[in-house]
Amino acid sequence: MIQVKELKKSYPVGKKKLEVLKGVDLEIEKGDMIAIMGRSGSGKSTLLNILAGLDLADSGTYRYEQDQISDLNLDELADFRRKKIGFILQNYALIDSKNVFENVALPLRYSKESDDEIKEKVKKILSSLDIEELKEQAVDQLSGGQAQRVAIARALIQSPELILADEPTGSLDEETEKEILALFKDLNQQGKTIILVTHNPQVAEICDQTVYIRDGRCLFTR
Ligand SMILES: Nc1ncnc2c1ncn2[C@@H]1O[C@H](COP(=O)(O)OP(=O)(O)OP(=O)(O)O)[C@@H](O)[C@H]1O
Repeated sequence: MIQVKELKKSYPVGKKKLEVLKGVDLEIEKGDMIAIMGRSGSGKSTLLNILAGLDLADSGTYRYEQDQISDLNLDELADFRRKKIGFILQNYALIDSKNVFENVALPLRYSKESDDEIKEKVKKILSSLDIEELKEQAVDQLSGGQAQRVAIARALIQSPELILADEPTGSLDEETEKEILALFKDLNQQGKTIILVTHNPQVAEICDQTVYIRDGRCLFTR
């Protein structure tokens, strides 16, 4: 499903270049559940952002099924993101001025779906995540676990094939972490491909495979 070859990415730091990814090779099959681990600053979020089509590598190739993502222009890249990817950002990234319903509905508003369709889809996804009763609630009044469910609902609302999550349980207590991980496992069993960035070995344990980033390259372990 995903084939990454010799991917390189650096950032300018003053007059120098910070080489973060130095030739990443990665293959991910449809239906996999993968953890990405590595030290702080090793490039986990950088890689996840490239896989999500939010950022472009400097060189190397990224193929998603038949599409060469590394060759897309910005419009095509936005289209790829909208159609294929559900992205769950660090610390939920919900919009405080909107309630739960509107946060989840947001991607559908961008796609100009009708009010009736939006209502039906949001209702369905909120109820599948057990948070339908929160739909009118302000998002800054949610617990961490509730906020994460809302972020997951928003990522799922357009039925993406691939779900990417950056530290999805980073700020949750142990019990809530278990619930959210069970949710990801469920989604995986329904056929979604899932890639999680994590520092937590327990999160990696429920994944099929762990990818370590070390010295700008990927190492695989089962
Ligand atoms: N936009 C940017 N401009 C300059 N440097 C950046 C930028 N984004 C990331 N970096 C640097 O690139 C390196 C890799 O960052 P990245 O966020 O990918 O690491 P990470 O493994 O996800 O770290 P953490 O576990 O701490 O979240 C870091 O040294 C970071 O400071």
